[in-house]
Amino acid sequence: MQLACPVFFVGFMGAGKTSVARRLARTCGISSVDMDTYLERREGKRVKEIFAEGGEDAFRAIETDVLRELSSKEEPLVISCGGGVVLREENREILAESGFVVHLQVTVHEAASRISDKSSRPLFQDIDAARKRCLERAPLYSGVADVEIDTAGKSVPRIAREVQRALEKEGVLCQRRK
Ligand SMILES: Nc1ncnc2c1ncn2[C@@H]1O[C@H](COP(=O)(O)OP(=O)(O)OP(=O)(O)O)[C@@H](O)[C@H]1O
Ligand SMILES: O=C(O)C1=C[C@@H](O)[C@@H](O)[C@H](O)C1
Ligand SMILES: [Mg+2]
Repeated sequence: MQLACPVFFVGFMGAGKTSVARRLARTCGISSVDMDTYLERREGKRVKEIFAEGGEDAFRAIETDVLRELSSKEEPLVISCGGGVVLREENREILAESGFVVHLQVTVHEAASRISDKSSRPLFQDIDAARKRCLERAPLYSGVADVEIDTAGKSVPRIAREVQRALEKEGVLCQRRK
């Protein structure tokens, strides 16, 4: 299959962006890239090291640069974004202008139960702070979303199928021309 434009997955940490994007891409025979992984390879540092050395501002600047780079690739990609990509207005404009945005919705409670390695996520250390952060971001995720999918109690393959149907319906995902 092929994409008409890049597809971005957004949502809070633990929503399943990386897992669902990977699953969707594999089933449809298209390429996917995870922003956090790409960024870590490009910088030669882990996300938590970038936060520790330069703070959140340094990380956000690199994140915007990576978003620009990935959204303008010639072959459209499925891109799982970092959880905080919607914080900068500049990023929200890139998302809205260059692709189709899927918001995976999750409660903090469910996200916390999914994430075993919280040490790699500097902004998911404390559950009360995470809940506040999640509430603050909710309108930003919804504001950029072309489609929103509630992930509560659903498996990764099931969510990927729902996304696939939505992309086909919107004409974003179609059969490759021979
Ligand atoms: N629908 C789901 N049901 C159960 N477990 C899930 C589901 N989606 C993801 N997970 C698990 O939750 C953990 C976090 O998932 P994932 O890394 O895909 O989330 P993410 O949205 O990319 O988070 P981050 O913003 O921190 O990168 C993984 O261990 C994954 O296997
Ligand atoms: O929600 C966030 O702000 C973040 C989510 C992760 O994907 C990473 O991009 C980083 O840990 C920041
Ligand atoms: Mg991820």
